[in-house]
Amino acid sequence: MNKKAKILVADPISPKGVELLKQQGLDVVEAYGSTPEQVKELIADAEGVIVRSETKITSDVLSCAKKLKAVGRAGVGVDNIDIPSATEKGVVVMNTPTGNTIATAELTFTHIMCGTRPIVQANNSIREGKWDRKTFKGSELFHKTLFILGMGRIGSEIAKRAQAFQMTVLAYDPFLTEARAKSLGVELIANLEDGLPRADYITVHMPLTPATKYMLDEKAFDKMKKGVRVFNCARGGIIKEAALVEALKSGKVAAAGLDVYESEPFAKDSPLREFPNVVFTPHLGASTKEAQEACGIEVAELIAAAVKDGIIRNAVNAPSVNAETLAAVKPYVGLCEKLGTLIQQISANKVQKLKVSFYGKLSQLDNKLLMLALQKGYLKLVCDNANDVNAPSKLKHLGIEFEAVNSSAESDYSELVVVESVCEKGEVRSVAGTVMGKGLMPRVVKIDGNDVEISAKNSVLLLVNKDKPGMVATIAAILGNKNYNIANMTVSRIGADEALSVYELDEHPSSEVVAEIEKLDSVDRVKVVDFS
Ligand SMILES: NC(=O)C1=CN([C@@H]2O[C@H](COP(=O)(O)OP(=O)(O)OC[C@H]3O[C@@H](n4cnc5c(N)ncnc54)[C@H](O)[C@@H]3O)[C@@H](O)[C@H]2O)C=CC1
Ligand SMILES: O=C(O)CCC(=O)C(=O)O
Repeated sequence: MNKKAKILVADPISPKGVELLKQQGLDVVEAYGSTPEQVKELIADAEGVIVRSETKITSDVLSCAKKLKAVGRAGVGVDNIDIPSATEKGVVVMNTPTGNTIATAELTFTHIMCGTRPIVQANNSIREGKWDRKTFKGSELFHKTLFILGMGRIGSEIAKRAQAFQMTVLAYDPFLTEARAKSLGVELIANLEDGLPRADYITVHMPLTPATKYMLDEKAFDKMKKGVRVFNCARGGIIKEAALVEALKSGKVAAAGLDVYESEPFAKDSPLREFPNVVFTPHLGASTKEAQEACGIEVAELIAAAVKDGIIRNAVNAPSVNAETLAAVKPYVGLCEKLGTLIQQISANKVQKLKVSFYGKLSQLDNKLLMLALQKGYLKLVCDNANDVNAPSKLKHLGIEFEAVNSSAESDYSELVVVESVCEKGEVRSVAGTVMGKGLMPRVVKIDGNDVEISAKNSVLLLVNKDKPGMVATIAAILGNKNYNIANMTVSRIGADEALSVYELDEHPSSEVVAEIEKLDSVDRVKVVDFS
């Protein structure tokens, strides 16, 4: 009996997610709060891992994973996972980007409300037995300006809520189009510096990247209005904590709300803790019943599909396409893999460049999956474990440049994929293929521009031989004598007296048979290509 695939659930997710994994016949190991050393042991034989934000999947941890196929993040940010190392290892990393959007937007808005009305501080005062109606004066959101940095899913939800309070909303997001900003009813600010002096409230909603780290630093605080209120429910480090401390000290910042910190758990000795006008939550953005259920179930579905069926969705390190594109390109995936395998085997050593050109309706599609299939096919006999995740980086490591072209030129077939290889010495080889018939069967239709028809199933014997009577009979006799069945064959004239002959065999021919054919005077070149 096959051993069940092990899924390590390293951070707590909804019990419904865990149940779903078990129902899928997976061996679920729940181990929360493990040390990095324990995670390294637990991950050794796991095929899937699920984390939230606590467990770090570093390259060191990944190096201990012998069977790992997928890491699932129940949430948005994947900064606790070493993506380049996962990619290198061929491990897909997937997240659940939409499940906690509303929860995080609502928590952020709660922080904004607490920053404008000192509810938390007043509550503390009451609990201390006081009745102080003077200290806790707030201000109104009505007709104030909110500046949202990062106008993605969460930022957009916050804009809607701010508009309900009749705030003016400014947005800074270099990737947001004017049209989208308009449809959201926000003013798009091209330069961060231009929005800062106008804002009464500033909230950040973007990933932590080299470009966003310390986006709100001393210089940025200098530009802000006195009495500004700032909020970070995205990632610690977008607002520089040391700069926020100074801005609170000087009175530039009237209130702040933080859910995330430069280091988590939040440093016990952080000077920020001294300011009563800062409200803290311990990374609770996604912590609602609804969000945890949505993310827990979704991540379980993603991991089960990836581990059991190799189906990749929501990948952050592999391309995904929509269902319509997938349906259109699917018949060509197998073809491209075969073309990649073929061009690799017929090319001279030290290929420097691979170029794929798509013709017909293929030239109008998103061909990411086809390019990957081609790269995977090329690498099939070159290195172990090339997959959708690591094929591009493996190719890059080999120093092979990859180019894809969508061609509007006419071709001999309504849809055609042409692959060319250029080797170090400049030799160019090419193969082309399409899909045929009702079954949309892959067919190689050209080798070096010569017409052939190869279904590319098992082994293929490629010969360049004299174009003279009796050739086919001679080759067929050699093969037949050794019990090799010819499944299909084509002969294509390639010069005045030369032909390219292609014999599709049910099995790989032995070296003796190949040597016997090579010895024939009328045969110039012999190459055996394997597809299976
Ligand atoms: N506190 C919590 O528990 C949670 C925190 N988060 C954090 O919130 C962030 C935002 O989440 P979503 O809105 O779902 O992500 P999203 O991907 O929908 O939006 C991120 C936005 O940031 C923008 N952006 C990227 N680089 C930028 C830059 N240099 N300057 C300005 N904008 C930039 C992008 O264009 C995008 O519109 C996540 O990256 C995650 O780190 C997400 C969920 C829960
Ligand atoms: O899982 C969590 O609670 C953290 C959520 C988060 O930060 C995210 O989804 O990026």
